[in-house]
Amino acid sequence: MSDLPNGKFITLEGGEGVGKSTNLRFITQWLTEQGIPFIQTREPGGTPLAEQLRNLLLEKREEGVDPTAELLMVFAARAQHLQRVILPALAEGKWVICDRFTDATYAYQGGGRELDSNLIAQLEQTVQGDLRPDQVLLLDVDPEIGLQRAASTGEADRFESEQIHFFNKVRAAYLDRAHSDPDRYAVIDASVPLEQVQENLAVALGKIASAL
Ligand SMILES: Nc1ncnc2c1ncn2[C@@H]1O[C@H](COP(=O)(O)OP(=O)(O)OP(=O)(O)O)[C@@H](O)[C@H]1O
Ligand SMILES: Cc1cn([C@H]2C[C@H](O)[C@@H](COP(=O)(O)O)O2)c(=O)[nH]c1=O
Repeated sequence: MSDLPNGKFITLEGGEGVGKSTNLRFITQWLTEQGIPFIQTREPGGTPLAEQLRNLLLEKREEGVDPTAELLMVFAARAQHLQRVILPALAEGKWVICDRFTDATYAYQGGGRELDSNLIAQLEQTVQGDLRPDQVLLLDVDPEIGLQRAASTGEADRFESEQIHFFNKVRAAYLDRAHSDPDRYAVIDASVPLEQVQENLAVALGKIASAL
């Protein structure tokens, strides 16, 4: 966790089409209304180099991508993003709202690709030291519903083109992590109408803000 005075590291997680982009707009509006200084960023990405790595990761390619190569690319992007963007913002006392972080690695590369979670934990410690999100907002919905929603927003990328079995494993890995540390994870049911999702998000954000 960040042990900085006011900066909070908040991540938004979930499978495909859970509504991250839609709800990020709600979260940033909420923070603006509360007068809380923040930055919004995303993974993979968040710096020019990390965005290039994101494009490489999301592009469909004929040769396929070795899961360990995928894992290392995700952490290469993360190292750059942390040093250039996340840590400086936290040091300035800002809230960092990050669209995905290392929970996505445990879910996609650990759950989906079935890579050893000890290897992920080693890379996490090497790249992040003791930094972990203060709060993870996990949007949860059955992947059947999420994929239908995602299909309405454009062409499928390399991850979105996986089979349903992959996304069921991703969801299970996210929920396992959330259940193992309930104070740090807020699981938000994203199957309900948007207004209800956002009411629940506002409650979770209010709790974080009141803990300052
Ligand atoms: N609770 C909800 N109920 C019904 N539709 C929703 C809900 N939340 C989001 N949607 C719709 O689902 C679609 C996908 O949402 P959104 O783009 O926010 O998902 P996402 O998880 O951010 O996906 P991506 O990362 O690909 O942008 C959009 O059309 C959005 O309006
Ligand atoms: C951080 C991170 C991301 N991914 C995957 C998960 C998604 O399919 C894409 C990012 O696209 P989105 O716009 O956020 O949906 O990248 C991953 O596999 N591992 C990670 O650590």
